[in-house]
Amino acid sequence: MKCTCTTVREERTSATICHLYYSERSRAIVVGAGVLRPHCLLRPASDMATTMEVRRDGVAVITVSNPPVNALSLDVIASLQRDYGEALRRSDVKAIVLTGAKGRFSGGFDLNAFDKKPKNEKPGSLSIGFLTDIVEDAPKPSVAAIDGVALGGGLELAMVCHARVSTSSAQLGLPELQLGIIPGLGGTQRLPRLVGLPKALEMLLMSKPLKGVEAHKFGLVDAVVSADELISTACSWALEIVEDKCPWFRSLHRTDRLPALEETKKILNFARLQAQKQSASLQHPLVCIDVIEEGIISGPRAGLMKETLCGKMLEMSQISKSLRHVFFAQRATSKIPNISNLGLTPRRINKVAIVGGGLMGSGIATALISNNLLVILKEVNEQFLDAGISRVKANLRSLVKRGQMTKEDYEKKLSLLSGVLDYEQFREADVVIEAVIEDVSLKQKIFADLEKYCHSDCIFATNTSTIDLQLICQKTSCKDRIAGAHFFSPAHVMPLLEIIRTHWTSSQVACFLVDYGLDVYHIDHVITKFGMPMGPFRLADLVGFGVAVASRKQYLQSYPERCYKSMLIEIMLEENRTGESSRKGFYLYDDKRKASPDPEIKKYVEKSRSMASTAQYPKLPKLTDNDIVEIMLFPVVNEACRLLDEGVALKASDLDVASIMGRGFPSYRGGVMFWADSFGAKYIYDRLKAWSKYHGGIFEPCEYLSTRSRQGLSLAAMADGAMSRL
Ligand SMILES: C/C=C/C(=O)SCCNC(=O)CCNC(=O)[C@H](O)C(C)(C)COP(=O)(O)OP(=O)(O)OC[C@H]1O[C@@H](n2cnc3c(N)ncnc32)[C@H](O)[C@@H]1OP(=O)(O)O
Repeated sequence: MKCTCTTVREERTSATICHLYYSERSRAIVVGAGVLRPHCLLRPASDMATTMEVRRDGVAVITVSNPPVNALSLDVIASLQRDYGEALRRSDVKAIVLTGAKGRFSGGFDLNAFDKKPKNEKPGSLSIGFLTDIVEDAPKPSVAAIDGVALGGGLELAMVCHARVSTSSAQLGLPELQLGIIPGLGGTQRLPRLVGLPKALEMLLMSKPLKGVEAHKFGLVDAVVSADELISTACSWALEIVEDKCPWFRSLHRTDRLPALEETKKILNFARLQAQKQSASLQHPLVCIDVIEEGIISGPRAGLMKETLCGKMLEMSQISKSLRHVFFAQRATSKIPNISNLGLTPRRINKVAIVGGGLMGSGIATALISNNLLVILKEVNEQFLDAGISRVKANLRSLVKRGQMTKEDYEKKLSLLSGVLDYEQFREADVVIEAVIEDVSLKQKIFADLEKYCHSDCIFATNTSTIDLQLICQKTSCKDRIAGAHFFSPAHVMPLLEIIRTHWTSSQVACFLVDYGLDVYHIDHVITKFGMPMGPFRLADLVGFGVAVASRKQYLQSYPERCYKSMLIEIMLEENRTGESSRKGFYLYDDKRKASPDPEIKKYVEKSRSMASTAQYPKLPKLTDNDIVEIMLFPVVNEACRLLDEGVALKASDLDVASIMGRGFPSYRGGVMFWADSFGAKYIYDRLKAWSKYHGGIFEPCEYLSTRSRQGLSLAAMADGAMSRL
């Protein structure tokens, strides 16, 4: 099973400690060690090319071979051009079948190769000069034989062919927009001509691939066969085209699936609105729509040229660089020295026990049963247990409502859950996840109990966001089996992640800003405009003030010198405002959980300000929106630097992934450290230093940041001799 987002936080006591792996594809958790990836090793150049075999029936089978996903590297493309040249020249070749080695057609253009493209390349030489003028307009037909993935440039190659045969499980799509670019090998022109404009827009704008059967239904593939029959069917199809028994379609010249001009404009304008609604700060989806429009209005060759020119510009954009960084950073999370390179096999997990059926526990239970794991949910009394199970049911219903689960599956998944009031059934558990409130002594007692009831190699995990793991382990003798696993709320929606302390830092700075006169709702607005899914106050409502206060208490105990002691949340708690669960927090919530600002907030803010005695400090200068973002997020960068410095986090890119998947940092900014490096260590250091002069330790730059600033190094560059303590 391939996994993503894995790291174990805090004090690890043994190299044998488990890792919790979260598989993006199946959304399941696996406990064990990493996945050995032999393809990471250097391989001979011949592996990264194409091979050609001319069969007796006159079909040349060209196979792309560049493990692991047959990406189209510059070498592969050059080799493909050579093989095509030969196949078209040879008199014994009647037709061509294009396929990928080891059951994968192609995962698209090599994402490492964007910066390596020759600078003086003539615009359109690959897309128009080779693929259109030589392959598509060739006197010999080509048929694509697709298994596994045909994504991005892979599918574009297949669409240049005159027919496509695929397996039912093959995935066909153009996910380029997810990477801040648009298809560059004719995808914007050929996809609408094959599947129709609305479906093409959906596939492009949502980066949504089709499975073989659906692709057949929409006309993207011509036949679906088993993997065993793939090459033979494609060869027969190619020969039938030669013999005029099957049509010889050139995708670029088809118009039968394109709507009339007026209808086209309507569809495209609607798509523009949708794209802006989805993310107003992203331009490349709009560029993609413009390029499609150009092809329909001015003809496909004009469309191809516009695609090439716009594509080149987008490839160089900061947004695309950030998103490509995130792609590799996500994959790098599962590469953990001394774990993932040992060749160990992840342990299979069948049954998971959860202690605590509150918001987190019930969310975790939902995530697990949704992925077919048996779950035992423990609570302290019938009333709490019923409430926990009701929450799981509500979570499942919301998945059904969003179309992520069928109604039939609802009952099936629910049957995997059993509620208990004691530890008897915990003997059968492979993993136990403790998800009670942030109370050290309670957690210590639970782990001491768990040790008595569970089998000796059961893995224990604590869902804590703030408490030192060493403390939690203190009363057990099974320290080497306890891992920290901080789920983010709602746990059945958010992927599992490593803890980042920065999570609450931003809220502290937000309270600091409020005490200094800024408006709660303006801060949330600015942070949302920056690209976060919600601002710190809306988030505090969602998580609940109880958690906020408990977390803050831990921080104050552990790091008093770098905490800001605002009383704002405590003051609100005194009046029973607890956040979204009580429908009253910083916002008011209606029946549909829609948040609206509450004018009464002023009262609490004024009280907090008077208790903070902010008057004794110099006034903050008038802050622009940019200032607010920096004053909120640079302390987060500072904390992230500490995590690297202390070896708590393995590498800067892990923090990027954590910030994106755990806190919703906008992926098009590349994650917190990648974003920080766009300013440079010196700028961040200087800003923090200036604020710390008046406002103390919460802004004091850490040693790591200070050194990098002096030495002119990036924050992500690994220092010589740097070692993680994980
Ligand atoms: C003009 C044309 C533009 C384009 O074509 S842009 C590219 C468009 N293509 C994509 O966006 C597809 C990107 N890749 C994926 O979505 C997934 O990958 C796959 C579905 C293809 C396979 O998924 P899974 O089986 O889970 O493997 P994995 O861990 O994601 O990848 C295995 C290794 O393959 C590398 N890799 C994947 N795709 C590419 C690529 N397009 N260019 C370069 N490398 C790629 C990864 O990084 C990783 O490598 P490591 O094992 O070292 O971590």
